[in-house]
Amino acid sequence: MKWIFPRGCFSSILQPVLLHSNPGRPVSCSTVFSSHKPRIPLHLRPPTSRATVADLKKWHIWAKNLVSSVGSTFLDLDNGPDSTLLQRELTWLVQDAFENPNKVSFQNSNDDDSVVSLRACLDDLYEMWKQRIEERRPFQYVVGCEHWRDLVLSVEEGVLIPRPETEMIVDLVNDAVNENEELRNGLWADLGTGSGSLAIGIGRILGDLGKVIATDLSPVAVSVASYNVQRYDLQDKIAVKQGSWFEPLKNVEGELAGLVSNPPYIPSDHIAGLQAEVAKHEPRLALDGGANGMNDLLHLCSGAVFMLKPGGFVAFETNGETQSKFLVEHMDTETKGSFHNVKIISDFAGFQRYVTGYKAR
Ligand SMILES: C[S@@+](CC[C@H](N)C(=O)[O-])C[C@H]1O[C@@H](n2cnc3c(N)ncnc32)[C@H](O)[C@@H]1O
Repeated sequence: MKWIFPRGCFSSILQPVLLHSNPGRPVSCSTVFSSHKPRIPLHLRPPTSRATVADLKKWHIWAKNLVSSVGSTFLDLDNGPDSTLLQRELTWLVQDAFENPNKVSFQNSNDDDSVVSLRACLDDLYEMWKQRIEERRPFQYVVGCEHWRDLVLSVEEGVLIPRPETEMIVDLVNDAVNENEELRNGLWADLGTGSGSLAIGIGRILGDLGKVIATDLSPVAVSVASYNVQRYDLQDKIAVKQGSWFEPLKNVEGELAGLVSNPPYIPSDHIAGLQAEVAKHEPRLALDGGANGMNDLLHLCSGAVFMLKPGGFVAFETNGETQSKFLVEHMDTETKGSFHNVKIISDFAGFQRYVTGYKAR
C-alpha cells in the first residue's frame, strides 16, 4: 500500500520538549499487557467453511466487476489504489481464504458442483470485498496481515500497517551491530512498536545476549505486537510494554545499546488529505506528529541522550528531507554534542528518510 504524505511543509516554530513527558497526549503509566484479544489473520484461521465452485465463480465475477466499476477513481481522488492493485489484492484474498490455494483454480474448473474448503464463509468474502472497495478499508486490515521483510505480521484496526520504507531501519541496525559486538549483545528499545515489526526484525539479528524492549501507548498495538512476537517465538528476547515513550524504560536509563523509532510524524492538518485508507482507517495516534509533525521526533531524540549508554546507536524514521535536517540540527544544538557520527540516510526511493547517530563516549 502506498504511504502518501504531503511533504516538507512544517513551520520552524517548535514546541518545548520535556523528557519523560508525552507531547500533547493523555499519558498511560501502565506497563501491564493489554487485555485486547488480537484478531487471527485470515491465512492462519482453520478452514471451517465450504463453497461450490459455481458459487465461488459468481463471487469472483462480482468482485472483479466491483473493481472495474471503480477504475482509477481512487487514484484520481486522493492518490489511492488503482484497479491494477485492487485486482492483485483480490488474488491475494483468494490465496489467503482458500485452504489450498495452489491446488484450486476454480475460475477454470468445469466441475461447478465440486466443493472448496475456505477459511471464511462466502458471505464473509462478499462483506470483506465490499468493505475494501466501498469503505476503502485497507486490504491488510481485511485479511489481518502484512508482509514485511521476510515476516508476515498480524495487523488490525488500531495498529499501523508497517511500511516498506521502515524495513531499512533493520539494515541500519544490522550494519551497526556488525561493527560492534557490544551492541549486538546489548539492550535495545523500539519505541512506538505498532505491530512489533522493528522489534522483531532487530530481535532476530541480535546475539544470544541481546534483548529488545518494545513499547507502545496503544493497548491494541501492545496486544498485536505481543501476538507477533510469540508467533516468531521471540518472547524470551523481546518484552512488549505499554506506556508512553520512555515511561516503560525508567529502570534502564543509560543502559540501552540502541534505540529505534518510527514515531508519528505527519503534521496534524495534513492527515485529512491522506488517501482514505490511511486517513479513515489507520490510528491517528500512529500518524499525528503535532503541528509540524516533529513533536515526537524531538521528544524522542532529547530522551535518547539519557537512555543510551556511551557508544549507543540511535535511528529515527522521518517524513523526509526537511524533518531529517531539522532533527540533525536538534541533535547538534539542543543535545549539546551528545551525539556523534550523525547521518541522514536516504530510503530506496531517494527520500532523506532516516537519521542515525551514536551517543558520544
Ligand atoms: C508511525 S507508527 C509506527 C509503528 C511501527 N513502529 C511501524 O514502524 O510500523 C507510531 C507508533 O507510535 C505509537 N505511539 C504514539 N504515541 C505514543 C506514545 N506517547 N508513547 C508510545 N507510543 C506511542 C503509536 O501507537 C504507533 O504504534
